[in-house]
Amino acid sequence: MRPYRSVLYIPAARERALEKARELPADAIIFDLEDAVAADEKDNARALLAGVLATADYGTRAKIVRINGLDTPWGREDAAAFRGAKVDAILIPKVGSPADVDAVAALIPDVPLWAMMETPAGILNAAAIAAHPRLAGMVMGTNDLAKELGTRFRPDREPMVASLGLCLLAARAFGRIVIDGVYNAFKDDDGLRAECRQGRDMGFDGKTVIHPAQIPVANEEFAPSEAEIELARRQIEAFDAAQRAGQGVAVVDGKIVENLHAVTARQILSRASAIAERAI
Ligand SMILES: CC(C)(COP(=O)(O)OP(=O)(O)OC[C@H]1O[C@@H](n2cnc3c(N)ncnc32)[C@H](O)[C@@H]1OP(=O)(O)O)[C@@H](O)C(=O)NCCC(=O)NCCSC(=O)C[C@H](O)C(=O)O
Ligand SMILES: [Mg+2]
Repeated sequence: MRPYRSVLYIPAARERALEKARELPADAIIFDLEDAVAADEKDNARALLAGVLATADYGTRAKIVRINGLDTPWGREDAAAFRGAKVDAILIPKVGSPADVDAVAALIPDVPLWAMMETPAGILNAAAIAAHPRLAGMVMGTNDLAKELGTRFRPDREPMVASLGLCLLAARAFGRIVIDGVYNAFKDDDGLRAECRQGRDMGFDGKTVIHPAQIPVANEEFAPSEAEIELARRQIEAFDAAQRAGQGVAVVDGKIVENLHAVTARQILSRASAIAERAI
């Protein structure tokens, strides 16, 4: 189980940021060739990134390259440049249907694919996209989605909740990783923390972030807390003891613990140990 608490976007044209990310505590990095790179920088950014990824060591951080769409002047060259690259995934922007995944899959046969969920059609087709056999992960693109829907920013994200929920359902139905969207106000830690908590409580695996200062908040909020770990241990102990006594239900802190709760508790402990290993 690999942690994806914090997934950092880096504009691929920013050499200093590419270098700095090697020391940052992000669980994963999205090397962005798409919206964070200006049109006249696209070719330079692609060449710079290909060189960096061939030589630089990003440790245990998952390496994900966001290419441009195949309907842009740069998408096919991006796909050709990263076909066979030693990266963990290729992220396809603005996926509207499984056909968009098919098109990239045909050009890149050997790397897991992830989908940006950020268009109304993509959200409506979320289950079919998640079901694609080459798909491993989904990332919410809440900026593009807000633009397409005409949604206003609200701290509670109420207008966005239906789209977030549909993608989460789709990802979980097919066992895919699913990461929440970015929080644009990168100096507002309290706002970020509130949004992380909302995404975590919904069930997202982590949050995409745009600035190094956002990483510790996402890491903290998407990790099981000490109290959750301690409760999980006690639930497993109580449930195992109940089973040994021939019973299917235990009670911990006045609440029932059945097999399904014990499964969740074991998942919490697995996540905690994956995070602990990641920190080494
Ligand atoms: C937002 C930024 C433009 C701010 O950059 P800057 O002014 O350089 O910030 P700082 O001076 O505070 O930077 C301090 C140091 O940190 C490094 N840095 C900054 N950002 C990053 C980063 N993303 N990764 C790694 N390192 C970073 C600086 O180089 C400084 O280092 P040092 O020299 O040692 O002091 C900038 O943060 C930025 O460009 N962020 C990424 C923006 C981005 O990727 N946007 C696209 C994705 S968001 C999106 O649209 C998702 C989706 O598609 C949707 O639709 O929602
Ligand atoms: Mg976008």
